[in-house]
Amino acid sequence: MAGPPQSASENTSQHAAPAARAVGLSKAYGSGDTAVLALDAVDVAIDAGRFTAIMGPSGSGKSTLMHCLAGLDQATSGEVWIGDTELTRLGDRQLTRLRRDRVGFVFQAFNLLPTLTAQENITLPGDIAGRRPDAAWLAQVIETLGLGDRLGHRPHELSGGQQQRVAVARALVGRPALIFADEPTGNLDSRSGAEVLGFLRRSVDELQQTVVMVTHDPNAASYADLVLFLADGRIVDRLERPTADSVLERMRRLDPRPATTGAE
Ligand SMILES: Nc1ncnc2c1ncn2[C@@H]1O[C@H](COP(=O)(O)OP(=O)(O)OP(=O)(O)O)[C@@H](O)[C@H]1O
Repeated sequence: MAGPPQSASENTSQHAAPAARAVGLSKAYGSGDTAVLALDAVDVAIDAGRFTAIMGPSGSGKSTLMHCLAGLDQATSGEVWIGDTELTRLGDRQLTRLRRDRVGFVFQAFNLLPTLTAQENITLPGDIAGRRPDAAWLAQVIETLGLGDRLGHRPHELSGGQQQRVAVARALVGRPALIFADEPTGNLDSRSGAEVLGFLRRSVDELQQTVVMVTHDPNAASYADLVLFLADGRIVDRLERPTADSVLERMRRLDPRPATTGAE
């Protein structure tokens, strides 16, 4: 997979209030002798208008961190904030509403509905919530993601990369405070993966979105402005303006097993 263009990591708007943050966030699974501490007193702030990648060895807590930040999983202790809302104080219904209104998700599996067209998939969350999309914003998202000539196609008529671009558009269209992407290129060949990463990058640079992406792929992480490295449930390192090589080198320090560049 080709790396990002040189200008991709120029976004350094670090002074805005964080889009999300965790304070002393711990998450334990199970109890007693079999308890696993997946997150161990994590403090982290996700800067608004930036692209943050989360990396770390298998089992280091990446998915757990993302799920807790997104309100999909409950903290055992500590605080999680999205903007100025503290998630651990919310009841189930408030949490569901907050996720619907303020968070967008992109998963490894594209999770598109097969019987709906690309356009219908993009506007589905708003339709369910009874909200009309902002027409100008919808047009801008479609244009940014290069989907203008694919809107009438059903998922099986689209390539994997195009399907994932539809999923990114669906995440963007409600203008969420932040988008969480969990291995968004895991099911794509390297060219389509690069394309989707380029569009996630554009959504930050051109649409001022905030993106948090979990990935194993140093090349994918190089599209981000910042990489956070997890090990044993703690943030142990961070890298600004990453390159695939600098990410790989940090990964090797954390996990001596051979890592791949995602180009294979
Ligand atoms: N539902 C669960 N029940 C019990 N243990 C869990 C559960 N989910 C995660 N864990 C444990 O918590 C730790 C962190 O898991 P997590 O999935 O967050 O790691 P990860 O870095 O995302 O891993 P991978 O890269 O393999 O997806 C691991 O030890 C895992 O086995």
